[in-house]
Amino acid sequence: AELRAPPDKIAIIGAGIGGTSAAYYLRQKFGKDVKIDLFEREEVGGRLATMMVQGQDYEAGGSVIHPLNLHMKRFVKDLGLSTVQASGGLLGIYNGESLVFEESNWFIINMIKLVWRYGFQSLRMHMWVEDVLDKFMRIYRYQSHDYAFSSVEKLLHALGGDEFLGMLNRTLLETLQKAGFSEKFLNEMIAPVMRVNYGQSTDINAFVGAVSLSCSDSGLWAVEGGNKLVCSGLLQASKSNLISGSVMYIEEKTKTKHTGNPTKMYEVVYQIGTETHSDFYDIVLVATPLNRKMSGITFLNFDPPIEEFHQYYQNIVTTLVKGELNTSIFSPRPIDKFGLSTVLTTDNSDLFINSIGIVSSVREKENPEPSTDGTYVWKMFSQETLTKAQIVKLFLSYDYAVKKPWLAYPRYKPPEKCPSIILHDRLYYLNGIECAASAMEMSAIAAHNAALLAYHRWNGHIDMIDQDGLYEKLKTEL
Ligand SMILES: Cc1cc2nc3c(=O)[nH]c(=O)nc-3n(C[C@H](O)[C@H](O)[C@H](O)COP(=O)(O)OP(=O)(O)OC[C@H]3O[C@@H](n4cnc5c(N)ncnc54)[C@H](O)[C@@H]3O)c2cc1C
Ligand SMILES: CC(C)=CCC/C(C)=C/CC/C(C)=C/CSC[C@H](N)C(=O)O
Repeated sequence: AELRAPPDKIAIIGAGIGGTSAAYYLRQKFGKDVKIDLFEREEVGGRLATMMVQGQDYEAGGSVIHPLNLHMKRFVKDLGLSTVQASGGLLGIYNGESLVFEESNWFIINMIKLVWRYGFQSLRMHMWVEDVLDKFMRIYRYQSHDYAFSSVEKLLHALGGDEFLGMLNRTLLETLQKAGFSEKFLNEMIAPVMRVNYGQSTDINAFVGAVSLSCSDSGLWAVEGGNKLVCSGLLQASKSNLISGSVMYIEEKTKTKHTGNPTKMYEVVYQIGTETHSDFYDIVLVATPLNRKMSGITFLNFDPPIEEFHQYYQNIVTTLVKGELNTSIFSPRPIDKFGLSTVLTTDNSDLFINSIGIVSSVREKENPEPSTDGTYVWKMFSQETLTKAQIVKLFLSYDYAVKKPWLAYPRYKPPEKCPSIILHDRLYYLNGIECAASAMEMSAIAAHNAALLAYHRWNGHIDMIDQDGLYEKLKTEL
């Protein structure tokens, strides 16, 4: 198909994994001559960030990556980064009174324990997640053939039809109840996984529930040196221009270009320190949540006006403590026989944390070495900032604590109606995909999709957008 001259300038707002991967894909599609400006008001990486504890860095936000997250895998390979193993150690589940489940070092013992308490539900749960992931993986084939989708709903529908899209409208709880899972299994096994990953209950939508449960698969990994290295790497590889400023307004205006033609462009007004600046762009991608004005961006004079984004984001606090855990809270066993490195909690535990686990620094290839003095670095997730009294209750002794509050991910409340991807003619929004599920890979998928969408719409290739029957069409193609 014939190509129009590429755009002169593209703006991306937000240098998290969404914005930086968008820069990477836009460069691949539009070529070397387009100027790409990437605006970031805080740190490159966004919700991928580390915190330092006694001279070592630990992941404070997005930390684990699934072995089937192919975009993240590809970035790491293309950027020449290394990976570290991100899971390991024994897990326990605490219900406020006792540990209702404790993993053992022996695979066979775990199997017997699981079957004894829950029958074959654990196996059936893995099969359900595998089925969702199988369909989810179709996105890679569609994107490798350059197909794009104009809405999150159309993207999900292309993966597995009405049934797959319908997962956004049903809670995980009702989906698994209908599939015959017991209350006991849902309370003791499924709910704690939702609490550690999304700080929410099993009332979240079934798709994000499956994404969350996939974190129990083996082979989770992270980037050596910190996951945020992917963002700085993509920024550099895309040869984009980082503008360390805060975008305040976006407005459509008519500009006379160097060709002499009046052209509709977007004016992006931003602040660096106390100074206000502005620039004009052919295409703008917003790669930060717009929910409840979280990003402070105002869309000026759009007709019709840009929609409002109402969904709340969940408060989650990450706390890292170097200290000796007071294991007696969880188990009457002597401290040297405790053996667990992660404790998840059920929804009815009165504990003030969602989870607690030993973490390795971003430089450690394997699990932490056994400690000689009983102290480890522990990561806790909680809804509220932990008080000193609460930390003292959890630890026999500690000598370091750091905290980071997040507006972490959407508060899921099915039925979900996802925000639009196309906000205006050449104005695109990536983070609507978080209403289905928030994860690094989801932002990378949204970024690839938005880059393809912007490219096809720019060139009038409408046959590459929202194609029906893609799965059948591409089944036989390499
Ligand atoms: C505690 C926690 C744990 C998590 N764990 C995992 C995990 O283990 N695995 C996983 O896959 N995912 C995890 N996630 C989710 C994952 O981190 C996010 O889905 C992903 O990082 C979102 O990336 P993003 O680029 O879309 O958004 P963000 O990372 O939020 O990037 C948006 C960027 O835009 C910037 N910005 C906002 N407004 C403006 C403005 N007006 N002007 C300029 N810049 C602006 C922000 O400063 C930010 O840097 C976790 C998230 C949290 C909070
Ligand atoms: C998108 C697909 C198919 C899989 C992604 C699975 C994944 C890695 C989801 C992330 C879920 C999430 C938000 C986890 C937060 S907590 C992570 C970890 N348990 C920790 O302790 O930091």
